[in-house]
Order: sequence, then C-alpha cells, then structure tokens
Amino acid sequence: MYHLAKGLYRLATSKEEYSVILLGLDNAGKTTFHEQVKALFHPDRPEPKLKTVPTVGQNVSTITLPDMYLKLWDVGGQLSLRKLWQSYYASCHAIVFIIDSTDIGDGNLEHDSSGRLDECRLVLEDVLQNSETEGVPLLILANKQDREDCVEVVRIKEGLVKRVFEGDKASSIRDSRVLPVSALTGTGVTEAVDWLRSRMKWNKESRPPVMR
Ligand SMILES: Nc1nc2c(ncn2[C@@H]2O[C@H](COP(=O)(O)OP(=O)(O)OP(=O)(O)O)[C@@H](O)[C@H]2O)c(=O)[nH]1
Ligand SMILES: [Mg+2]
Repeated sequence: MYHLAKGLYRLATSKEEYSVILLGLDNAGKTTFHEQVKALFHPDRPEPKLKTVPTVGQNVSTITLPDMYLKLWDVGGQLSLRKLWQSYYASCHAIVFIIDSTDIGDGNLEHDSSGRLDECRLVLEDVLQNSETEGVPLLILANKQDREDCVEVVRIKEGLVKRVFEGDKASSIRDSRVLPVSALTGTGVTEAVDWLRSRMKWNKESRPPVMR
C-alpha cells in the first residue's frame, strides 16, 4: 500500500524534463542568453548576471516552468571547444544556435568580408550534418539586435539560413525558426523560450523527455 501510494504521489508530482543546448561561435552571446533566461523565469525575478567571461567548461541550469523542467546547457564556442558539442547531441531535445548579428559582415555570404559569416555557416552545417541532431528542433537567434550596427533578421534568413537549408548538407526535416533577440536587454527571450517549449513537446515522440 505504501509503495502504491508513493508511486501515485510520484506520478502526480513528476514533470517532463527537456534539455536544450546553446551553440554558436565564441562571443555570440550564449552565456548572456542563458543568464537572461535564468533571471526571467526565476520566481524572484533577480537581476540577470550580464558580466560574462568566455566559457571554457559548461554552464548548466534547470528552469522550472509550469509544464516542464527546462535544462539549459551553455557550452564554449571557441574553436578548440567546438569538438565537445557533439557529446550533447544525443540527449538534447532542441538546439539553439546563436549568431552575433554585428559580426557577420552585411549578412550575405557572397560578399562576406569579415569571414565570420562563412565560419557561422560551416559550423551550423556541421551541427546539422551530425546524425544525432537529425529531426531535433532548431532555433536560430539573431542576437545583439539592440546594436545599431546589427544585420537585421530578414537578411540573416536570406543570406545564411536559407542557404544552409537549401544546401545538401542539411537535408533532414526538422522544425526550425529564426528569431531576433537581444540577450543583453532581454528583448525576444521569452518568445524564444515559448517556441522551444512548444516545439519540444511537439517532437516528444521522437525525443521523449525524461520524467523527474
Ligand atoms: N550589445 C549586446 N551585446 C551582447 C548581447 N549578447 C551578448 N553580448 C555581449 O557579447 C559578449 C559575449 O557574450 P557571451 O554571452 O559571453 O558570449 P558566449 O557566446 O557565451 O561566448 P563563449 O562562451 O566564448 O562561447 C559580452 O560582452 C556580452 O555582453 C546583446 O544582445 N547585445
Ligand atoms: Mg559563454
């Protein structure tokens, strides 16, 4: 009887847990986004910790939402650290790929003078080509939209995202979206989390959540 009651209690109080990995080049704003999500969804609404340093290991946190636990994995984007990303692919339920919209030239691959747009393309293609990310919802965030020198989201869609999806290196079918955000000011961050929530639930038969 005790065990039955305990089991029922567990069933009634347990929640689905979904994991999201934050990817993107170094300096894109992953840790800033992570801190902003933590603060926005914390019941006490503390000030976000926006003074970041380049991530070398990983930052992880679990956010409690009404319908799920959201586990965020924030990893380092420096070249030497990117090879570690693949160890997260099999267990993630969604990928957030963050782009620094002020560091991609004019957003068009054909006249990419800075070189970082092409670097972004190659890195994104590499993520999408990995068989362990097949079918996983992908949210691309055009970050730093608060800055005057940013490339706007439509240009990023046309100049980068469309090309990646049209290329033969990203053929698998997946849910994807491009959203403008400012991780620094928090603009667009709630919308980003809402999109992730709905798409991970939609995809839960392919990638079941963990019950906690
Ligand atoms: N203006 C502006 N600056 C931002 C924004 N997001 C991040 N930054 C700045 O960009 C720099 C890098 O931000 P991080 O969040 O540390 O970048 P990261 O992607 O975690 O970098 P790595 O850990 O090295 O991979 C910091 O100086 C941030 O303050 C934004 O939306 N707007
Ligand atoms: Mg970081």
